[in-house]
Amino acid sequence: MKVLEIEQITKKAGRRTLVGDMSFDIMQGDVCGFVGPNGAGKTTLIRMITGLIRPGEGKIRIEGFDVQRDRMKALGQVGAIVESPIFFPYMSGRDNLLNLVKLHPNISKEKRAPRVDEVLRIVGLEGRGKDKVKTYSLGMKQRLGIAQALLGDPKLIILDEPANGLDPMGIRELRNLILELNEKHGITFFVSSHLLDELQRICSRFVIIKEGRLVWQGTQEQWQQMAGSRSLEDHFVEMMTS
Ligand SMILES: Nc1ncnc2c1ncn2[C@@H]1O[C@H](COP(=O)(O)OP(=O)(O)OP(=O)(O)O)[C@@H](O)[C@H]1O
Repeated sequence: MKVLEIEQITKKAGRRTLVGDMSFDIMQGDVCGFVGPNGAGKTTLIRMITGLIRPGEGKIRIEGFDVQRDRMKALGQVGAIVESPIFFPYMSGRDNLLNLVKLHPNISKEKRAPRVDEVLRIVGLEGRGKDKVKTYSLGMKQRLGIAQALLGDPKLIILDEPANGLDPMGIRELRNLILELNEKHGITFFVSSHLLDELQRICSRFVIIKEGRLVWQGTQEQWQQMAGSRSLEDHFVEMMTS
């Protein structure tokens, strides 16, 4: 079952091609790493998937719904943290989520607070939900961001460089949370990052891009086979410089 379909997507800025004729699918249950050097077009593609900008050409489908034609249904299946999540620092994590849950029309008024408490529990913030966000560590803010992404019960979660700025403990917590959400809740992930070692620990698949073009996609095992005795990092650098 395809959760995300990227079909011949092109996006230009003036004459410059930011993303060119890109196609790939993400299947249900994948944790897919999205890698490419700085400026490769990762954020641009993610912004198109999450409906923040329009593709110039091509189609994006989420759970079969076209993001342009069936926007509400398509985006209703996705939770995303694209730029660092912004919460009101002087409000508690729980109150921030109680505000944000109102944006989900499919969650009735009576179900809002229980849903907020449920997602706080899932991300391990139940004990800190009533504290102001300004007292949270970056790792906790990131988990609150994932809690926000979970509110609408998404099939797919998209994270754009989620480990940025996190310390090793925060990275480990994030890793465990992604794996738990994938394994226990069946959520498919599409995660952009420059931390190949980290992605290697969690990803079943990879999509590799360079200068707006797809370079390679496949399973981690296939990549390992291709890389042979080289590390994925060495092989990645080779792909990017050849
Ligand atoms: N609106 C725009 N107009 C012109 N150029 C843009 C625009 N948005 C992005 N770019 C350029 O498109 C290229 C791709 O940017 P993008 O942020 O998608 O890359 P990225 O792969 O996410 O990079 P990074 O790993 O550094 O986050 C960059 O060279 C960027 O400067």
